[in-house]
Amino acid sequence: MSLLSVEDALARVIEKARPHGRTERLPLHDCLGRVLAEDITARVTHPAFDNSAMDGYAVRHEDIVNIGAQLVVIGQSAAGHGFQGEVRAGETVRIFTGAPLPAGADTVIIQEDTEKLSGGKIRTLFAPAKGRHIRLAGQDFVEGDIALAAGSVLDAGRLTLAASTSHERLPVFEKPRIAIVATGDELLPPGSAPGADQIIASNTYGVAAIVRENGGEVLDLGIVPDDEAAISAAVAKAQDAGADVLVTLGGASVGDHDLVQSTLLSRGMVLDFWRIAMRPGKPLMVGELSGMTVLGLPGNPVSSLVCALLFLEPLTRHLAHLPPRSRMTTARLATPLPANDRRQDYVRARLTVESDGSLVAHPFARQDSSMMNVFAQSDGLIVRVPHAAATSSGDPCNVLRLR
Ligand SMILES: Nc1nc2c(c(=O)[nH]1)N[C@H]1C(S)=C(S)[C@@H](COP(=O)(O)OP(=O)(O)OC[C@H]3O[C@@H](n4cnc5c(N)ncnc54)[C@H](O)[C@@H]3O)O[C@H]1N2
Ligand code: MOO
Repeated sequence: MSLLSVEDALARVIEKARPHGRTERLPLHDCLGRVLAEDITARVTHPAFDNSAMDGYAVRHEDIVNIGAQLVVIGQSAAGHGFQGEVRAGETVRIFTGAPLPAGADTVIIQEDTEKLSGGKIRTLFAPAKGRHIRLAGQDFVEGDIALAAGSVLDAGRLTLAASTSHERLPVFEKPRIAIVATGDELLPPGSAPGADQIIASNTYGVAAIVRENGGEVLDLGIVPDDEAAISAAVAKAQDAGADVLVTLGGASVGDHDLVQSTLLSRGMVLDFWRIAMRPGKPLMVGELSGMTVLGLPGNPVSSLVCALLFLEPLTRHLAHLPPRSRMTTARLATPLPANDRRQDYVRARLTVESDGSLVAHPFARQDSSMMNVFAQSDGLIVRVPHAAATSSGDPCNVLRLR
């Protein structure tokens, strides 16, 4: 049987999943990492008035062309407290950064370039060019300008701009809702004391982290036993909550207790594919149930995390209207690797940095997909295409960065 390749599988997942159009208006503090759903138009002009970029004196340029000019200080203009009069020949106004430029003045001379004289006068020690240290009204943006376009991902700079255009809330896309359910009679939540044939369910936490890192909202449906009715009830909960994606963990393989797929099919899921040419993660299952994408991840923790990185991360970003993220880089192998079989291999590895900045990948000797400790120590996954030839140490390799 020829298995679907990772690339083809991902293309199918993305192609079928349509990003929702739900939007919400959120306070600025809650908008970090979110995607603008509409263009944002400036509600004010910035700067709203000509003002000084420095602490100094507002002058008429024609008065200070000659170094050593003497001017009478007739008042001051501070930020929030402008000077009401006008600067006339031989006069100046003490001015501070951000303060409105008084009428009549066209230049600011910084205070370090002046000397205070008695009798409320100053003398200039330098002759700045006309217009120096003045920020002109509207030089940043003008009321009515499109300040941010729909589709912009909101980061520090864009949030600051949005605030300065006087928007207190922004229209953003809602986060896609990703429901996660762990299946297995052997599973107990972290904090429990497992009996002889029980284990701690861990996958949910890593998979949820990948969802959250990529702009999704997690709906944790907990643990359900290997029982059709229980699995069916969890699926119904995901549907009732309006989940965009249902992620099932475990029960994806061929064992007698692997009931996830049959239960979903009996609820009307249309199966797209099951099993792909990758290791770990071969039993990956993808389908659709009434507009909800179903991603059935294998139970082995490393398999579920690798599948989540390869499929759930791009899917979540797609549904969140976020641009794709590339984790790929190149390195040189620290140790030889044998020829690969027909499954694309994701080899857990530590990464070190050489003095020239290049990366060296050190594959772990043990690659069992149940070993979370090895995965947690890994900085990357060496990606080996199907049927890759044996490689020697020093050979280049492609690496999917984990951190
Ligand atoms: N005859 C075959 N057996 C298996 C095949 C196969 O092709 N033929 N595939 C193997 C591969 S590869 C994988 S991966 C696993 C995946 O199987 P399932 O998705 O059915 O996973 P389970 O059997 O439910 O669990 C596997 C393993 O992981 C533990 N587990 C399950 N859920 C969690 C959880 N939430 N947190 C932590 N650990 C979990 C579970 O106890 C098992 O040890 O199948 C192979 N078998
Ligand atoms: O494909 Mo499984 O995920 O090797 O353990």
